[in-house]
Amino acid sequence: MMFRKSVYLFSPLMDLKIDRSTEDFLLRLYYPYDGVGLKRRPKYHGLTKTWQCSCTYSKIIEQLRQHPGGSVDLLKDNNTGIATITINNPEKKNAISGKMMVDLEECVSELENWVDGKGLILTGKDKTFCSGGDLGTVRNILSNGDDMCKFMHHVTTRLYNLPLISVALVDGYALGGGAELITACDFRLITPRAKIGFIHVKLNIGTGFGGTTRLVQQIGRIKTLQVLSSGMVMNTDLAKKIGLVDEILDNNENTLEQGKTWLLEHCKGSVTTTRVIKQMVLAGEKLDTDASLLEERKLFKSVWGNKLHAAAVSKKSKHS
Ligand SMILES: CC[C@@H](C(=O)O)C(=O)SCCNC(=O)CCNC(=O)[C@H](O)C(C)(C)COP(=O)(O)OP(=O)(O)OC[C@H]1O[C@@H](n2cnc3c(N)ncnc32)[C@H](O)[C@@H]1OP(=O)(O)O
Repeated sequence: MMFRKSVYLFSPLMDLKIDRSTEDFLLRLYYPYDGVGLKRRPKYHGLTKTWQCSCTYSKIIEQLRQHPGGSVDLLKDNNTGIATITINNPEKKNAISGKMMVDLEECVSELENWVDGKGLILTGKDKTFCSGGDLGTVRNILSNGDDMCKFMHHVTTRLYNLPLISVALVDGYALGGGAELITACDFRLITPRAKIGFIHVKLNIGTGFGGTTRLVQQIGRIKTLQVLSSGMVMNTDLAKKIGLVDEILDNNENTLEQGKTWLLEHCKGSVTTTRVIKQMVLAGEKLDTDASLLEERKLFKSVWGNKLHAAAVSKKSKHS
């Protein structure tokens, strides 16, 4: 089965003339691993700047689907522009099975094409976030963890690169691969009882879902070494102290509502404006200066003088 993905690399309706090196950069932003079978260079389509990449994952998908259990569920609210992804395997403390890894990829694919979205909450069912890879799945793929690793690197990179402001909402445990998933979001909110542990060292492995690469960027080299080499399970104070989390919620109740309120506070702009801001930040983080400034200018052009901008300026000028 060919996976066809259409990913908005740029804001729609822009007259883009980019050179191949920038195209390579931006392509790598979304499909960082040539090795995962990018069959051919993306075909470039007209006005909406949608890039069609065909990535063949059939073998990996079929392998992972052999390990059932649980689900990863997506709910999109077109009124608020906020989507929720719920890791749903409560009987196993939301451990993520092979099938759930495929579910997660399908959620990310759908969100890549959700043009009415501006925010995302990643959370777990029934007062726990995720206890990591399902140990049943892990036991069955000990002979070939590389395909899972490659797949989850790809999925979590695309999750991180979504043109949405994303929040990991952690209640209860986020352990192992579950702790890695929270690094694939822009922000991390936790409840007072949350516990976060990159406990891979206790299984004599390192991270497998891309967590180290993002953790070094988020908390720095030395703190990452401390967290990974000790396998410490952090309570809220320690997680906040090392800079891993952005907010500790007031209590352990109605965490999803608290999370949505926080997220709406942090993406006050329109859908278009919020998406442009996230894409500008991604470009600033991933591209060299020239390419990033080029991307920033093109994104700026895509909103300057639009209806929302004109209305806001006119409102301001009436008051001045
Ligand atoms: C790349 C990393 C990735 C990988 O290698 O693929 C990993 O993340 S490996 C997994 C790393 N995670 C763990 O080792 C955590 C294991 N779980 C625990 O330590 C504890 O369950 C807990 C999360 C601290 C919760 O403890 P507690 O509240 O005491 O509940 P139980 O231990 O009784 O668990 C309830 C129930 O859930 C099952 N469970 C929990 N975690 C997993 C898991 N990761 N995989 C499969 N099953 C899991 C546990 O076995 C219990 O089931 P029953 O015994 O049938 O009731």
